[in-house]
Amino acid sequence: MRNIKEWGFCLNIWKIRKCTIPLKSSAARTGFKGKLHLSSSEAVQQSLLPPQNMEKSDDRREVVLLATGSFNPITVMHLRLFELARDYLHETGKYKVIKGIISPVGDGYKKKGLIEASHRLAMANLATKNSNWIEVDSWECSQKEWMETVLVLRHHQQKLANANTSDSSEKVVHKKGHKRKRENSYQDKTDRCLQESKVMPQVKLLCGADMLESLGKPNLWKNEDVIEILSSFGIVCITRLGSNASNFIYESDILWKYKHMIHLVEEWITNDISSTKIRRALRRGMSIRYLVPDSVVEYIENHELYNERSEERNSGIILEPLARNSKNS
Ligand SMILES: Nc1ncnc2c1ncn2[C@@H]1O[C@H](COP(=O)(O)OP(=O)(O)OP(=O)(O)O)[C@@H](O)[C@H]1O
Ligand SMILES: NC(=O)c1ccc[n+]([C@@H]2O[C@H](COP(=O)(O)O)[C@@H](O)[C@H]2O)c1
Ligand SMILES: [Zn+2]
Repeated sequence: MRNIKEWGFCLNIWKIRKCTIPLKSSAARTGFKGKLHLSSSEAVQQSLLPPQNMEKSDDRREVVLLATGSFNPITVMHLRLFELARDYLHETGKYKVIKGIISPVGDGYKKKGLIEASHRLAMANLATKNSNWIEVDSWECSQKEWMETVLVLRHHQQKLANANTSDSSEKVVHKKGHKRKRENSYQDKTDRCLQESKVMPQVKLLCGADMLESLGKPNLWKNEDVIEILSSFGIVCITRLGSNASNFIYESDILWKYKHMIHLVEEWITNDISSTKIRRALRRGMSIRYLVPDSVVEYIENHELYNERSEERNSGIILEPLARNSKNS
C-alpha cells in the first residue's frame, strides 16, 4: 500500500515532467504516440509507479523518409537506402524514423526507357511486402502530369498534418459525449498532455548522391524548389559510387547555406547496383537474381518487361522538368 506522501511525490514528478506520462505499455516503449488511448485505470496505475521505474520521455523528432525516383525497376539498393538512412538518423539520437515512403515518378516524366507506372508500382509493392516500415505510395504517379518533387513532399507533409488533426478531433468528439461526467478526469488530463506534447513528424527527402548532384543541373530544378526542399524538409543523402556529395555541397552556394539540413550518410558496403544496369542485363538475357528481390524477378519474367523496345520509350523526347523549366526561363 502506498502512503499519502508517496502519492504526492509521484504526482509532483508528473507535473515537473511537463505532463509526460511515464507509460510502461509496449506502445510507450516503442515511442508510438499516434493513437494511444489509456483507460483511466491504466493511466492511474502508470502514474503510481515508483520513480525509479519512470522512463525518460522520448523527445526525438519523428521523421518520415520519402524517396522519389523512377524505380525502373526497384532494386535491393533502393531498399538499402531506407535502412541506411534510418540507422544514421537513429544514431544521432535526435530523430525517430516512423515510416519510409517510395513514390515512383509518373509516366509524364518522360525519361528514356521508363516503363508504365503501373508496372513500376506493382514491383515496388512486391519488393516492400516484407518491410514493416517502408511503403509505396501511388499518389505521385497517378497524377495526370509529372510533378515537381517539392509538391510531392508538401503532399505527404500535409497528409501527416491531416492525420494529426483528425486524431485530435476524434478525441474531442469522444470526449464531448462524456463531457459532464469526465471533464476533469484523469483521462482527460492524460489525453490533453499527450496531444500537447506531440510535435508533427517531419517529411525528409531521401536520395542518392547522384540525385543530390542533379540539383545543380541547369533547368532541371527551380532554385525556389531547392530552397524549399532544403529549408522546409531537409535531405538525407546516401553516398554513391561516381558521385561526390560533400564536394557538391561545398561548390553549391545554396547547398552550402543549408548544409545543416543535409544529412550525408556514408554507405561503407559499396556496390554499384542501378536500374540502368538491371535493364541492360535483362536486354542481354543475363541474370538479375539477388540484385532485385525474387518476387520482382518473377514479375519481370511474367510480364516480359525490359527489352530493346521498352528501352526506346521516350527516345528523343525532352525530360519533362527540362522542357518545363526551359519554357519558363
Ligand atoms: N546504388 C545506389 N546508391 C545510392 N543511391 C541510389 C542507388 N541506386 C539508386 N539510388 C537512389 O535511389 C533514388 C531513385 O533512383 P532511381 O530510380 O533513378 O534508381 P537508379 O538505380 O539511379 O536508376 P537509373 O539507373 O535508371 O537512373 C535516387 O535518389 C537514387 O540516387
Ligand atoms: N524540379 C524537380 O522537382 C525535379 C527535377 C528532376 C527530377 N526530379 C525528380 O527526381 C527523381 C529523379 O529520378 P531519376 O533519378 O530516376 O531520374 C524523380 O522523382 C523526379 O521527379 C524532380
Ligand atoms: Zn537514377
